[in-house]
Amino acid sequence: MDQKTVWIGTNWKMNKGPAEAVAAARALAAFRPPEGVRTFVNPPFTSLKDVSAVLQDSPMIVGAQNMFWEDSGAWTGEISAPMIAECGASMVVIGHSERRQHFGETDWTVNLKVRAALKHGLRPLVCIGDTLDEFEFGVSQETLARQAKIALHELSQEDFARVLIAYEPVWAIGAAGRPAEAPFVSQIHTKLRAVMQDITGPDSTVRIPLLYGGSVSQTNIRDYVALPDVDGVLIGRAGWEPADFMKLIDSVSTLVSARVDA
Ligand SMILES: O=C(COP(=O)(O)O)[C@@H](O)CO
Repeated sequence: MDQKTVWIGTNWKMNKGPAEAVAAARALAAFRPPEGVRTFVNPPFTSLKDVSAVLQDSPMIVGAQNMFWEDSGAWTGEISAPMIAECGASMVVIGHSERRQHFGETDWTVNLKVRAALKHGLRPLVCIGDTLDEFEFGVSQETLARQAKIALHELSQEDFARVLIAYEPVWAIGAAGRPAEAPFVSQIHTKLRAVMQDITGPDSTVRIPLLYGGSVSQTNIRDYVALPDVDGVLIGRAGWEPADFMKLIDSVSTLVSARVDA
């Protein structure tokens, strides 16, 4: 993965039942992103298989929103990596702040999930983020470094090459959130880039893509994608309507072609 690729995805969260999800997938199936852009969508588990089938011949990658780390067993209500892979998905979001906040996920369980996802050929998209308190006390960077280091603990170079990280400030997510200012994101991502090099090792040539997420919209997407250490965006509300999602992707095409030509 090179620094010219830009990743743009939308996490549908707990929205769209199977019928609505399939209709949305059909609307996205013929879409061709601009050169240099890789796109993905994260439907709920209940439509993962159907959405994967609709999008199987399209460039749109399909990913789950969560998973459990064991392959099978007495884990009522959980979904494993092999189950996700069998549905036709190739990616999985791990450690989203909503899961850390409401479902007790910890850095340690995130690491277990990342390793299980990789073992089964899934690409983990690991979310890290600072709370408002951490931001206001000025410890965002320490929090993010800790979350990233534990999430990627004991991974090989091959593993690193399949991982994506999304920086999603908890205070920027959702209707009550406020989007992070681009200069702040730039500063965080530049420092995160150094943390990634520290994690992958001084001799590593792997460049782990760093995405930004949190109130990304038509108004600010270009500000984020223009930043040199931002390799894409993870979109929530603004990308749930397929037409809006495609418009968001198209709106960065000139920025991406400038990267490709550079
Ligand atoms: O949570 C996310 C951001 O949601 P927004 O609705 O864009 O604030 C991110 O994971 C995409 O779902």
